[in-house]
Amino acid sequence: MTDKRRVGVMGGTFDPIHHGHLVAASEVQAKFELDEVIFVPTGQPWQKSGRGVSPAEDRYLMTVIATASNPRFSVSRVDIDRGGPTYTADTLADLADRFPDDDLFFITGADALSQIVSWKRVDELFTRAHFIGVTRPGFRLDGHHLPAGSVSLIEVPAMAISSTACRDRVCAGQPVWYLVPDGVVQYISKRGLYQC
Ligand SMILES: Nc1ncnc2c1ncn2[C@@H]1O[C@H](COP(=O)(O)OP(=O)(O)OP(=O)(O)O)[C@@H](O)[C@H]1O
Ligand SMILES: O=C(O)c1ccc[n+]([C@@H]2O[C@H](COP(=O)([O-])O)[C@@H](O)[C@H]2O)c1
Repeated sequence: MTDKRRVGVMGGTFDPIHHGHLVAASEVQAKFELDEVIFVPTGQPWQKSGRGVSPAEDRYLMTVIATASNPRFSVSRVDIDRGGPTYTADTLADLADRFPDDDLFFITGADALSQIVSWKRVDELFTRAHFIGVTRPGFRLDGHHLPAGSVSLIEVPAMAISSTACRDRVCAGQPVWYLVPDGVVQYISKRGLYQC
């Protein structure tokens, strides 16, 4: 009998993906001895509907570019291809169908973790994956509102980066070199993303 694979799931809008996402995923992969971390760009992030989100294909391609060099990182289109608003309960159900023998670990920053009770079908989430909350500068990491044993909290190297700040910098003509991977800088420029 083979051991179960341990698979991390890093969901995000990734508009654009930045080194905060990549460092968090890398740190969790190492600390939890994950065989793979699957990055899952959102289709329609319903809690971000107040602002325009870049096309899913651009966010998907930036995620592929950013993760391509890491043999343990991969990217899934499940949330994009499903269509409609993105609910993590659906993400985890689809991934469980695809990887029925694997243990899933869903990775979230402290800000997202604090909002989980507002997510669709919240009780289902903890039956499908173990949650891992990671530190993020400016946010308090707390799992007291979640079912006992359902979440682990870990400290990751502090990266005071957000996609919002990256978009604002591009719009203001400021560089995003070293905040996002080089290939993502070039993709943003090639596609003319985040111009005001
Ligand atoms: N700098 C960071 N450190 C740790 N976790 C992060 C960091 N940035 C984002 N995350 C986590 O990555 C996941 C996806 O985040 P998302 O794609 O919304 O990025 P964001 O920078 O928060 O975007 P935006 O500024 O557009 O809201 C969330 O769980 C979020 O908490
Ligand atoms: O399931 C939900 O209702 C839900 C609501 C908000 C966010 N999420 C998920 O949380 C992850 C981070 O989302 P975001 O919006 O911070 O990029 C991503 O995988 C989203 O699909 C999920």
